[in-house]
Amino acid sequence: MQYSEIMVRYGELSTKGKNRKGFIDRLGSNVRKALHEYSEVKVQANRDRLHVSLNGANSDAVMDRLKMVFGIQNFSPSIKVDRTFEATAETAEQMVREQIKPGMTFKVNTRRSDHDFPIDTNEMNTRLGGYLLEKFPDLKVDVHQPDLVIRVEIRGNGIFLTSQVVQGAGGLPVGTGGKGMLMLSGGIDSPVAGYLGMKRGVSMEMVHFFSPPYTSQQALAKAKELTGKLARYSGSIQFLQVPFTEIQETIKEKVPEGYLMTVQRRLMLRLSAALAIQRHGLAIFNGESLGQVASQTMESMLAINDVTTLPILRPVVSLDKTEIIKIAKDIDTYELSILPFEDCCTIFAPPSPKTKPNLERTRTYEARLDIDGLMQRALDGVQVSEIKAGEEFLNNQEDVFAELL
Ligand SMILES: Nc1ncnc2c1ncn2[C@@H]1O[C@H](COP(=O)(O)OP(=O)(O)OP(=O)(O)O)[C@@H](O)[C@H]1O
Repeated sequence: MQYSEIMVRYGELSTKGKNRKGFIDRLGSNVRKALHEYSEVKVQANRDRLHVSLNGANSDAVMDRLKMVFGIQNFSPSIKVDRTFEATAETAEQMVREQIKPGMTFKVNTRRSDHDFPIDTNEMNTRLGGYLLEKFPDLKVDVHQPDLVIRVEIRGNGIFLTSQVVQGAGGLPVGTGGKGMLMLSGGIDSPVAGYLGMKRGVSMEMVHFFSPPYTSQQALAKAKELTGKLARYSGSIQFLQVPFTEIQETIKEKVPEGYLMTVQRRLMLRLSAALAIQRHGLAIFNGESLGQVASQTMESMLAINDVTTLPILRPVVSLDKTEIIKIAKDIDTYELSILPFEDCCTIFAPPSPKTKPNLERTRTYEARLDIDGLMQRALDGVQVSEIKAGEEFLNNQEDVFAELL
């Protein structure tokens, strides 16, 4: 069917009291961003619903984009008809014809926002229901659990008909929760953590540590490509690449092996916190899940968190690996994450890191380093780029393959 608009229903937004207007305006602008390629599409964010007028744009393509916008509970593709019973009946008949199956039950559900329209809600339900029963003798009415609901909305500018409700991404509009810095590795967990943070309205910037020549250009490209995947949920994302080679080499030289990883993580966190403060971020997000690997014990978190008072949020902290993988597959980051390019942490990982590092000892070992100098040089080398939704960075398959050999 050629739909005329997509009617979007808000989720949690409706409970936001005084902030509601700000949330709705933000959702409107996020939807416009997500649909920017469709210049014919018009978006109107009202108090109770958001309307996307298609003006001829392909409804399936537009709906695919809408599915990725947080703050939308569900939406329905609708057809606008003239404000007459005949026009409504004709389109409803066509809708049923396209979907009817043997033994199907249905009901008509009318909403009338224009009270001047001569047919009221009940009358429209019964008249249209009767008309459809006449046209399709196999059809039965079930008002409680119908297989098909024909929704009729009578508005001042036309009558809108819809029979589908498509699930949205839920959550809150990106940008309503302030800015967060996501520590993004090339692994499975941190992109999922980023997705979950964005789902709660956080506008996320990526912080990625890389250590050339120990880590390759492909490893960096992989982190950027993961960012492109996440940017589909927000339009675009700032990617901050932080040179980490000097820090890792220095730590390896000066810190006992059991504490390499803890001190390394403290430096990562110090740098992420410094960047958050520079760029007005309110919190740091990472992909740690309790008990998963050596660095992810509570003792380890205690020894690492010590370097900042900024909140450190861990959206996947209590998820099992299988649960994290399921989300990674759903958001299409999994296949990229499992490409085996070395991360800077794996390369400098000692064979047996302390799973329960001691805080005082950690501080003592770290004091052997020129923290200020190392931090300053790393911060001076930070490169910021804006990554757009779906942007790709890994070279063609042959190059990727050659490097893996
Ligand atoms: N190179 C990196 N750049 C930025 N952040 C990193 C990097 N390496 C690790 N991190 C952060 O530290 C967290 C823990 O890393 P670790 O390698 O211990 O765990 P992981 O479970 O393998 O996580 P992931 O799957 O996200 O790599 C990561 O989730 C990420 O937030």
